[in-house]
Amino acid sequence: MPRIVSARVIVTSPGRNFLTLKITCDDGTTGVGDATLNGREMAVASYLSEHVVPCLIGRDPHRIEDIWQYLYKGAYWRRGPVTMTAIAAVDMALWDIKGKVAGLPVYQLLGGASRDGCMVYAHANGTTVADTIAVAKAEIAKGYKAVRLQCGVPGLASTYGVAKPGQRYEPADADLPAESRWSTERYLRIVPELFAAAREALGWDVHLLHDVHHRLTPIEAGRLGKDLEPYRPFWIEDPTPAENQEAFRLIRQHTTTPIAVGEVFNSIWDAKHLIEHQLIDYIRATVVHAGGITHLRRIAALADLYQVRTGCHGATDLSPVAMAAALHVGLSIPNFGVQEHMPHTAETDAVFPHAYTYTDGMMHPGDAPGLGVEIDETLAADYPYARAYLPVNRLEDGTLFHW
Ligand SMILES: O=C(O)[C@@H](O)[C@H](O)[C@H](O)CO
Ligand SMILES: [Mg+2]
Repeated sequence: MPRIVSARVIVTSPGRNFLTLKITCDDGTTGVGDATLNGREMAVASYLSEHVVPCLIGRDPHRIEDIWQYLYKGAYWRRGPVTMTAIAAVDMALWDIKGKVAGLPVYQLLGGASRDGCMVYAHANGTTVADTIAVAKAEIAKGYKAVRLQCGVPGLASTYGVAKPGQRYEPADADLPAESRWSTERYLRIVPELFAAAREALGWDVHLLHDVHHRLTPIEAGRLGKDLEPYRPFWIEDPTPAENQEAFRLIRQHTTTPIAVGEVFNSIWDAKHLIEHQLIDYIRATVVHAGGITHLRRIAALADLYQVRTGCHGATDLSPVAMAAALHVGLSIPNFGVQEHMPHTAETDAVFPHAYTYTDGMMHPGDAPGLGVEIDETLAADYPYARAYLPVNRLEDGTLFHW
């Protein structure tokens, strides 16, 4: 029986901060798990090293479910992003170890491939409608079958999802939170214009997505969904904050535009009401923030009962370790929908060599045993941690709002 002999938290910042848990067994087998919680990284680092690692030493790494339950129920204080990200990192590393011991890629342990690959969506953003469409065209030329459209809002200095000219979009870029301003009225005018122009320029053979980023009230979201219906969006994401899950019923009463929610969810309990009442179409809960492969599969299984499909978060604040884990889950479950794909920088890809591949709008986790991703610790050490925050958002009168 193999035993866990060590577990270490590795912090590296090849362009942005990533936290990786590396578990080693007495036979030398290692496994990696992503523990990145954008803007709150060191809280997870401390939770893992101070409170989780001591409980792992000496355990049998094959008992994935038992260790999951031990860390979840055993803490007494359940759920929350810090706890569930720490559990996710352990869970991913244990699946990686199990795959390596079995000599199989993790998706084979999860039941095998249910499809040829995972459809992924690209990001297209620009200051103007025309700029955004030009980027979307370039992404479609790379083979993407689905593209998320975000454009600048006239009258606002900066907009969620839109890069500064000439830069990559990376919202966590300040050593204190940057502040942006928001106007719902201006926003609700530009998005239907963006989608009308996009259908005109891009045609109907591409899926078009949009992220509202929690910024509308339910009735405003109903209006946006209705205004976009003629352009058949694949989804609108996070149309309203999801603490009050019943709020989505009002949106549903007004629009048939599909809804995706859940990148900030940590557990099945955050998604249960939305799924059981069929208030959403896609669940965005993510392997790294929702308890790992073990728990994400549970959420997907619940969702499948209600014809809700997955559309997992996959921004660059998830490391290549989480991307690999997401692809193993996505390839194997029956109700996969789409996977977000924001390619990492070359520096990040070099620190995390990986087996997953992108071809023609689809990704595949590869057939290396385990997750198929490693961390180059020597290279990782060249990129020290630097505190970085996500922005905060205020209304034009200064009221603190949802970012
Ligand atoms: O759907 C997305 O990719 C975004 O909502 C990002 O996850 C968010 O900006 C935090 O990185
Ligand atoms: Mg989002």
